[in-house]
Parts: sequence; structure tokens; C-alpha cells
Amino acid sequence: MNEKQYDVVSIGDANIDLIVAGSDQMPLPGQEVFVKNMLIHIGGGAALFSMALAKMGLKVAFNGVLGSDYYGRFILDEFSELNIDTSYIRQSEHNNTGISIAINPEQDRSFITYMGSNAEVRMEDLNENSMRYGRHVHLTGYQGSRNHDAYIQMIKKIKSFGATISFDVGWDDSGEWYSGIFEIMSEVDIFFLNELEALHYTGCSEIRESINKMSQHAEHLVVKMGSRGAVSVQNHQMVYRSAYTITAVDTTGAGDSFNAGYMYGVLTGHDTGECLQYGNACGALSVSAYGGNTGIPDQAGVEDFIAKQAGHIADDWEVIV
Ligand SMILES: OC[C@H]1O[C@H](O)[C@H](O)[C@@H]1O
Repeated sequence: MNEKQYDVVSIGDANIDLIVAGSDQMPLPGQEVFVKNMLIHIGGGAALFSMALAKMGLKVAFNGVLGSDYYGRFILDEFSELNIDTSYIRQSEHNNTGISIAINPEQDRSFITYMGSNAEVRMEDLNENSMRYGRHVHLTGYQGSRNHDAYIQMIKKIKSFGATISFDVGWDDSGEWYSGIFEIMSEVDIFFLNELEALHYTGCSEIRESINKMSQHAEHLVVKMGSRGAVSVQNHQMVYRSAYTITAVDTTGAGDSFNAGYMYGVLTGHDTGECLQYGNACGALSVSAYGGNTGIPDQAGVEDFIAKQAGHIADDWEVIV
């Protein structure tokens, strides 16, 4: 067997997103509100990351836990359609497949989430073979002090297998904003987070100050700023690219799609500015349609989008920030 048979192994959450379109109010007790539409799509940061990279032609394996139910089978089928290797996915005997209800997706969506089988994704229990056979591993699902040690152990193990690691820290629903994150930053190859997460973790009120603080620890840091673009800092060299202008239909999964685009650039040997463009393109395409992955085309489609937008991006964030 070829030792490195996957370009990317993605570890973490896969669930169903119930997208509630045209919902501008929540019902009070005893009331009913009517909405424009409700749509079911695959969601979860690690799942959306995997699907975007698979569409762009990379060989992807997913490692996570699904329920032994209809939604679990639906996700397995959709992954297989995209040639994502599902053989490392465990089926839970205890929990149903997770579901997130995305409300107000046209703006900065809110989620009501049942974690379901995603709660069983524990670094200690993962099948290590996926990581052994991956050129690159993407990690999600960090929960601060609750699983920090397990992540550090897993990061060391993945490195010993000779794979590079990217890490998206995600929102901390506990409000802990654990300082151990700086250790993670210094251990992984590429560290992703969004602007608000950066401000929380660093305790800064201004994003440049926050980036400077994190750059003391991270070798390769990427900060996503939504419609204001993204910044990458590698060995203290900062590169900025503005976002592409697009009508936002559903913002669910924009950050995960950005990660996929950026990693596509890294893994196919592009420079930092181009990686940011791939990231911003996948983020923009993701928000252009309902569902976190629906708007992402194949690699040629992403290239075409970038080519058509040439001349409409800025590389100087003084203009923006
Ligand atoms: O990161 C985006 C994902 O977070 C939420 O958990 C939803 O499932 C959504 O797909």
C-alpha cells in the first residue's frame, strides 16, 4: 500500500444542516412563525472542508462518527459520490447523527445544534491509519482545556507519521477561550481562526494587535475576516487579500470553505497571495447558494471565478481595515 494515499485527511464533525430561509423572527412560546423555505444539506466544519477539497480534485479521507440512522447513511452516500474515503468513519451505537438548525442564514446566521454522534469524536479513539496514510491532516473540534492534552498528543503523533497539520480552532461556546491555544498554534503547521475568535483568544480589542500577538507563537497563521477578506502571516511576513464581492444567500460554512480553498493552494504549491485568493473564492462561492457546500464548483470552476474577478481585489488592507 502507498504510505501516503490521501492528500488530505479531515478529522471532526459531519452533520445535517437544516437551513431555515427567510426567518427574521423567532416564535414566542405558543406562537408559530412562517418562513420562506427549509432546506437540508450536509454541514459540519470538517465535512464541508472535505467536500470542497474533494470537488477540487484532491484525494480526501474523512475520520469522524455518524449515527446509525438515515442521516448518517445520507452523509456516507454523499461522501462516496465525491470519492471521499469513508472507511475510517465509525457508526455510533449511542447517538443519532448531529443536526444544526441554521437560522437567518442570509446574514450572520445563528445555529441551534444537537451534536449527536459528533460528541463521540475523541482524539484518543480515532483510527490512526487515516493519519498515517495522509500527506496532510486537518483538525477541528477543539474544546479548550476539556480536550487540550488529547490534541497535543494527537498532533505529536501525526507529526511522527510525517504529515503536515492544519487546525481550525472554531467558536468556544463555553466562553473559556483557553490560553493553551498558543501551544497548539506553535505546534501545528497552519492555524486558522476568524477575527472574533482571534480577539477573544488574545484579549485584544484591535485585530492588528491580536495578529501580532499570535504571530509570536504561530509559524503560519490565517485570520478570516468575512466580507473584509483574510490575512496570512508566515514567519512574520503578512499578506492580505480582500474578499470577493458577492450577494450572500447563506453564510453557513463560509469559513470552512475558505479553509479548503486556502489548503488547496498550499497543497498544490501556490504562493501565499494565491492561497488567500483560493480561500476567498471558495468562501464567496459557498455563500452564493443555500447549504455550506452547494455553491462550490470543481477546480476549473473555482479558477474561472478567480479569473473573472481579476482586478476586483485589493492587497492592501489599509484600505479596508
Ligand atoms: O462551520 C459550519 C458548521 O457549523 C455548524 O455546526 C453547522 O453544522 C455548520 O455547517
